[in-house]
Amino acid sequence: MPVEEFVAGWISGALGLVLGHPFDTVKLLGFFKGMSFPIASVAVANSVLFGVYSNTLLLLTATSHQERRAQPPSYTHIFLAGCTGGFLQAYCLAPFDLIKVRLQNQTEPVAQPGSPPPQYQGPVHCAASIFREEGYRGLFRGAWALMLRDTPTVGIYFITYEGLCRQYTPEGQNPSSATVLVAGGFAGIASWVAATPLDVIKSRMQMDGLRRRVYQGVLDCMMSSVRQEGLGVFFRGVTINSARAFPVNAVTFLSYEYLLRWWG
Ligand SMILES: CN(C)C(=N)NCCC[C@H](N)C(=O)O
Repeated sequence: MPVEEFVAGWISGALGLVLGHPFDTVKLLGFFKGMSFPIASVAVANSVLFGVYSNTLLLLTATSHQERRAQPPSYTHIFLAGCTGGFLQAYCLAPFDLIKVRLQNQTEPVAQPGSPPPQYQGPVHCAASIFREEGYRGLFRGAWALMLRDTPTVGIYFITYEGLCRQYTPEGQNPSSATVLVAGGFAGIASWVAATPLDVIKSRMQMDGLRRRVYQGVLDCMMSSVRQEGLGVFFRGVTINSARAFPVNAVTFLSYEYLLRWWG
């Protein structure tokens, strides 16, 4: 199994993450101190995403990354490989994403003199507390919603990227840097617009159970959110998600493509 796509995915995910960090921090008006935890989680998830995508395409079409410009895979294969990458990345990401959401929603990041300490003192403390209070399965709270969010939308991500690259690149050639940046940016936007409804539900499921369980499952969470807040609830955060998605994914795809070209 070729591993360079996993390594390129890790590095490009880390670079994209550095750009996206300020957006992530303001998204929930919470705090997400330090970069080590997000680098460890988002970059690993990106490595799984790109590595699994490329290796699934290799299985489906018997073409390596280098051969794919001369023998482009069909959009059906791209979509299936993207969905596979999205599904497995969601599984690996689930506990890390849960910790991120719990920390972001915590409004008191550091103990003030005289006030009680925050519930979670950092990522490791948060993981240990969830494990203690909610068990192993607690670490996967919201994982179904995360998988439902990521499986189709990562398919959309790669289809948009490939479609735009093919549109603006002469046949058989590698796309230019400008094309990769624009195609990567729009791939990020398209996938995040599609992902936002389930992103809202996922975050609610992840916060559920903190004091008491409110939702019976993903569907119940969707129905009661719509009942209480209307359909607009599904578009909450879509603007900031898209504003973050363009630079993050432009840089992610540019560094991924160039690392693989550089390694031959
Ligand atoms: C849930 N969605 C939209 C995705 N997983 N999209 C593909 C990768 C996105 C990239 N790592 C980012 O953080 O923007």
